[in-house]
Amino acid sequence: MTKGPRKQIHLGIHFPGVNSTTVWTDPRSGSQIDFASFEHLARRAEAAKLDFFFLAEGLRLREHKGLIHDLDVVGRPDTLPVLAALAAVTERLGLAGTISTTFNEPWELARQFATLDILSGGRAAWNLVTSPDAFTGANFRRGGFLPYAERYERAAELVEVARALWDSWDDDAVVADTEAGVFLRPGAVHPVEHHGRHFDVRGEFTTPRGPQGHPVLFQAGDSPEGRDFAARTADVIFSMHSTFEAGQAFYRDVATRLEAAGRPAGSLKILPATTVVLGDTDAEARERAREIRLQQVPGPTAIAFLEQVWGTDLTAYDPEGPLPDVEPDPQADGITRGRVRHVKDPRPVVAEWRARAAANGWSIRELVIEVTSRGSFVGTAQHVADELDRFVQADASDGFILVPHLTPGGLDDVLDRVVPLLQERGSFRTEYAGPTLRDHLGLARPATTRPRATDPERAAAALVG
Ligand SMILES: Cc1cc2nc3c(=O)[nH]c(=O)nc-3n(C[C@H](O)[C@H](O)[C@H](O)COP(=O)(O)O)c2cc1C
Repeated sequence: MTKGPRKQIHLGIHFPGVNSTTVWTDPRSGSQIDFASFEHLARRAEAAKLDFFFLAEGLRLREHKGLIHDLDVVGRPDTLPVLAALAAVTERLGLAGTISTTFNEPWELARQFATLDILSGGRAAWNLVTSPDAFTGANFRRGGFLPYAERYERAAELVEVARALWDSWDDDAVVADTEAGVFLRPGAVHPVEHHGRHFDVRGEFTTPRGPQGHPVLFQAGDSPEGRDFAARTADVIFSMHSTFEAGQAFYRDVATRLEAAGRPAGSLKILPATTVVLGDTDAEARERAREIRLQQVPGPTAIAFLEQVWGTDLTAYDPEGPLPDVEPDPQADGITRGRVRHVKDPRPVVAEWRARAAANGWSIRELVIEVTSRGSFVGTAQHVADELDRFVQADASDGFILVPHLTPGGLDDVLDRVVPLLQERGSFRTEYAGPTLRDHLGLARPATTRPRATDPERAAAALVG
């Protein structure tokens, strides 16, 4: 039997602006907001032929016990201007921005992403997050207006309207015929009319269809509703399932949902976030990884993390000592604000942690280091390349979003030493196949959802709504 071509790995790079992975205290750490930092990471990623650069989003400073939780606040410049600026200093790298579907309007977002797609020559991606919490909403004119249960309803309607707007210009709308004195082909710009539960939009879009037709759509949100939304809507899932077994299970789950949504296998890529720590030997890499985790989780951070789960003040406990003997408060709400609480009932979690800490002799800090570790690849460059490839070939993912712990140079060694090994084994591109992010990801350019209108009457009949 002849073997098919190797499955190709997709790699994005995460600028670590909104998470507690970043070790800003390290002397090698640079600015989280200077353009030079963004540019460094983007240029290095493009030189290594990565698929895309990725920005997360945080719309309100997180609070813990009523104070700004500065471990989660390491610089949050606005996403779209940063990506637009990066479009000018890169040529092929995809530019992916996380923007909430809860606090924005479809017309504005559709225009901003179409503009980024045009400016960048077809490299824009939008990571759809719902983040509906009222605490964040208080920063907006409709603070807290969206019940949790409606987050994906609004998201779906917002994307529906955005797509109608992107499709409202025929691809060949601009003819710029100087002899005939015609700029726009008559009937090629279609009015959009949408009346839904969340939006009323009526008018003509101002922006031509971008090179990708629609920007690539990412989704991040792990509930069954979130997964179904991704299966119906997205091109890429930013996943939180980064271990081998969890990755395979998630992959299978999404494949079933994708089929149920009537979409072909392979049309939705799954990319978990991961960190990589290299060493000249596996032992050296493990030692470095341990040092990094100790930097990421100092004692007060370990206590603050436990407090988020226990729901009570635990400052009396020694982070280097055993786990608190008090019981967690399952009703407690609001000790931490601005962060999605994935743990709904803390009691079983606490019981499991106690058992693990007792079995391993872990202190509070050691336990927190363990339970907050994301999927991580630690070892020699060869070992890490083998592992990344193993995950992808075995459908534990379609690739990874790499998260550095240092800004901006924390992944330079991975790009220099691991990517060439993936290229050698034929699992990662040595050149970009085309100019757009859809080309990098092997995704089709969506056709417009309307028949090509040749006369204004037909165009008027093709209103969306
Ligand atoms: C891997 C991952 C990354 C996320 N990144 C962000 C982010 O950058 N900004 C944000 O506001 N929400 C982010 N979210 C939150 C989700 O958008 C969503 O609001 C949350 O997970 C609740 O939806 P769910 O119930 O479907 O999980 C992320 C979620 C996941 C799973």
